[in-house]
Amino acid sequence: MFKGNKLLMSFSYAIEGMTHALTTQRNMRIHFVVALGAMILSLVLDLSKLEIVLVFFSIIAVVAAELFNTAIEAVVDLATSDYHPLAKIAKDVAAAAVLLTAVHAVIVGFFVFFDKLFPLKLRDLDDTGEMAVYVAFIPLGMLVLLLISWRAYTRSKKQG
Ligand SMILES: Nc1ncnc2c1ncn2[C@@H]1O[C@H](COP(=O)(O)OP(=O)(O)OP(=O)(O)O)[C@@H](O)[C@H]1O
Repeated sequence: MFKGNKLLMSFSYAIEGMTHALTTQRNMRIHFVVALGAMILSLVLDLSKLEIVLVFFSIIAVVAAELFNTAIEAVVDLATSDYHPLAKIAKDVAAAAVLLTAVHAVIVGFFVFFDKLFPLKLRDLDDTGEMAVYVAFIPLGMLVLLLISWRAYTRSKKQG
């Protein structure tokens, strides 16, 4: 197989994994909704370059931790359907990692958004200066979330 094809395939498997997690994990759906909200706020509020990076990094950390959690749950369920103390440890530790990233995201959200909301400091979207390039990443991020959500939605419809 061509190297390019292989790369494309691994990319498609990764999207498949993300779709699976979104279809089966309620928490992942909550993360996506919160992430979309945070991106909308990042677009309309007057965030700096560093603040946008912090918000995106927090979103990615939570989603990545939830993906690892889903993978660990699948491996544990594959290994045993019986109660096992090690299975409990594996699942509980993975859940703790997600919780930690979510707490981190809440702290970042508070530090970044609070003083832009009270008092309200809106972004000047007509500003075509240096910030425009960085702000363009926000709708791109929203588009990615929406595309994966649409894929998960059509997948779950198909499965009934
Ligand atoms: N095979 C098992 N042996 C021992 N404890 C388990 C086992 N499977 C699950 N548990 C316990 O039950 C909890 C919930 O497990 P479950 O597989 O339902 O995951 P979950 O956290 O509810 O994830 P989700 O609802 O996102 O699939 C685990 O955190 C763990 O404490």
